[in-house]
Amino acid sequence: MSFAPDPVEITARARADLRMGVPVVLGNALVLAAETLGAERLHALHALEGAPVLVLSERRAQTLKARCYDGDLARISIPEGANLRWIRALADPKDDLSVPMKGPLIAERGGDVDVHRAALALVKSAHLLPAAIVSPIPAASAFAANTRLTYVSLPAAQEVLKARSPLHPVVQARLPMEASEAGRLHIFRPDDGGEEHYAIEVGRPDRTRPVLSRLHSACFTGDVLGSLKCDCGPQLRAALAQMGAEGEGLFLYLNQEGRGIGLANKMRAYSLQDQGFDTVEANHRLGFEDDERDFRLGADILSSLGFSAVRLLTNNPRKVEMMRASGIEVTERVPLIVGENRHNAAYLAVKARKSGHLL
Ligand SMILES: Nc1nc2c(ncn2[C@@H]2O[C@H](COP(=O)(O)OP(=O)(O)OP(=O)(O)O)[C@@H](O)[C@H]2O)c(=O)[nH]1
Ligand SMILES: [Zn+2]
Repeated sequence: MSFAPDPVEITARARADLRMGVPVVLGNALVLAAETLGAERLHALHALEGAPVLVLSERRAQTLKARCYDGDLARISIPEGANLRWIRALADPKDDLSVPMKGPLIAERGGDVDVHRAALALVKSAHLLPAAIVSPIPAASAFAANTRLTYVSLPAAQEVLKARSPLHPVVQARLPMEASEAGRLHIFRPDDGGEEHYAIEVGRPDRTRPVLSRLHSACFTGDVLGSLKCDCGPQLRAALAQMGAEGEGLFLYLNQEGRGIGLANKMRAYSLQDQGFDTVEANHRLGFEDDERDFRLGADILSSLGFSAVRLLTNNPRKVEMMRASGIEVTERVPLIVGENRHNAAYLAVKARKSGHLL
């Protein structure tokens, strides 16, 4: 038995470091998140011997019209003396329209890109802009020990980043709500230091029958603030009301804000929407896919609570597919069409046209 952190815990530390702007050593490279890089560490980076690159997702590279030789990512050479502004302008699309030409951008080609791919996945999993600075360093683990930086071996990071951390029930308690006085809130926590997720049980649904269920993704703006830009708040309340009226149901509140990109990135997407891009285009310009959520964790919570079949309240066929692929039977898709207004009509139309939502 050792007190030393295991690969999952070390990766969680690496994520926290990157969010603070502290570099980590990943395999044979020094890695920093472009979003949190500061001037002093950029200066130190230029003093290193290796040639640093900025790793961007294929989506971001396409927006910047940079060559994408590595399939899902592009490695852009960071010229000697490049300043923070140069790096941030490539990582963050906020000024793309006012400063459209950022080139010439020189993309590297050939060689091994495993460490670059893992670095990008790590930065993304920290809910930062998907842009990582990667600089090869000799004797990497000794360098990490000397500088007291977190060291993650490449195989360990790859393993952890593709796995899903199991969710454990932490606590449950009675929660009378407006929609139903027979409410019970269950908290689930992963092992990897990630977000907790919640299940709200209404009544005491029979585990042997399909349960009326909703997999709701967190939307601070819609659920809490009553934003009119989406339909989340009305969907949340309508789903709970239906469960209350039927006397039973299971409402899963998954902390996958902004379709899995986090609230800060969602606000960046909103700002791009103010520049005229739609919800899908905005995610792409930031370097994300339009939907980065993993609905398998909803299936995990359902199974953990003893449910194997649902009547799913959703307009999103992908959720139905993902439930089925995760071993949950979906006996019925129950439409949840509420909350359209003049601010979100175009957003809902784009989701129907581009993301396959059923209206
Ligand atoms: N990135 C991004 N996320 C958004 C935007 N508007 C809402 N969201 C997030 O989208 C998620 C809600 O997803 P929806 O697509 O509305 O609904 P759904 O959950 O896929 O499908 P339904 O079950 O039919 O509601 C929440 O996590 C919101 O925070 C946006 O413009 N950009
Ligand atoms: Zn919303």
